[in-house]
Amino acid sequence: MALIVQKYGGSSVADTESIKRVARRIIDTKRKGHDVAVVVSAMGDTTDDLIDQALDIDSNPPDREMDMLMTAGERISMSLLAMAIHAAGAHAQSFTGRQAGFLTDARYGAAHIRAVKPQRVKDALAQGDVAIVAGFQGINALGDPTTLGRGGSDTSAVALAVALGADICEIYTDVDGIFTADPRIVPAAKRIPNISYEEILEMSACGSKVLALRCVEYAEHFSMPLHVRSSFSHRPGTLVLPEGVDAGSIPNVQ
Ligand SMILES: Nc1ncnc2c1ncn2[C@@H]1O[C@H](COP(=O)(O)OP(=O)(O)O)[C@@H](O)[C@H]1O
Ligand SMILES: N[C@@H](CC(=O)OP(=O)(O)O)C(=O)O
Repeated sequence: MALIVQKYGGSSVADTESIKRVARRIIDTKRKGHDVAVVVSAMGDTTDDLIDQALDIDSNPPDREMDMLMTAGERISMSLLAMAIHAAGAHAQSFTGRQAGFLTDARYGAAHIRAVKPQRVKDALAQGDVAIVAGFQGINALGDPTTLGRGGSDTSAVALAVALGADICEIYTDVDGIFTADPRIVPAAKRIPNISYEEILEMSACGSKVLALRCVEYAEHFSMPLHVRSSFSHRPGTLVLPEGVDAGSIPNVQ
């Protein structure tokens, strides 16, 4: 039995049908005998829509209020996902960044994670429940919500996986892994079955938008294996493993 952290991006939870599909996938992983903690992003374009609404009201909104607003997106998806798991006959508890113990510095909109103390998440897992955590958010020393910068849920997932001592951090998106180029723009792009942390960082430096930079740096620093894959298929995706770790030792690849 392994401890698996699964991160579902906005494209995987874009509407309620997608949330039900993701719930079934989480339950399937649990039924294979694994403990599952989930990090979820806001549904579809929710974060962009919230920003548009804010700018419609105030062209220069206070940073604190922007983060208060933007953290709401993940709160919607996490609770709907917990309900979908409940409706499918299993147990889940959702947690905000604060409840999951994500402590950050004070930089609203671009906060850095200082520590993760996920006691509530551990307690939920010990009860046999799925723990669902709002990505992209934490709290500063004042107790106010902060966000980690766009795409920050990838970093939340890796940080949670490290804090829990997970065996693998699976990043679910809408394509079958990391490709040689954006497969939506370059149809001939090929999936890369295995890639190093350094190679992803090089791809990002060349402008490729695959994973949040900080997520890859964090994963490399703490030797956390990543599996980037699609939530729309069951095909293996792209494995990113620390040196010396055998792909055969990674759970839930098939
Ligand atoms: N090299 C690449 N490999 C895979 N996907 C890429 C690559 N470069 C850009 N992408 C794009 O990244 C998208 C997934 O990122 P994003 O939309 O942020 O997903 P999510 O909602 O899961 O966070 C894919 O649909 C793909 O178009
Ligand atoms: N919802 C946030 C955080 C995030 O990481 O989203 P996604 O995983 O969909 O890129 C954003 O849009 O930036």
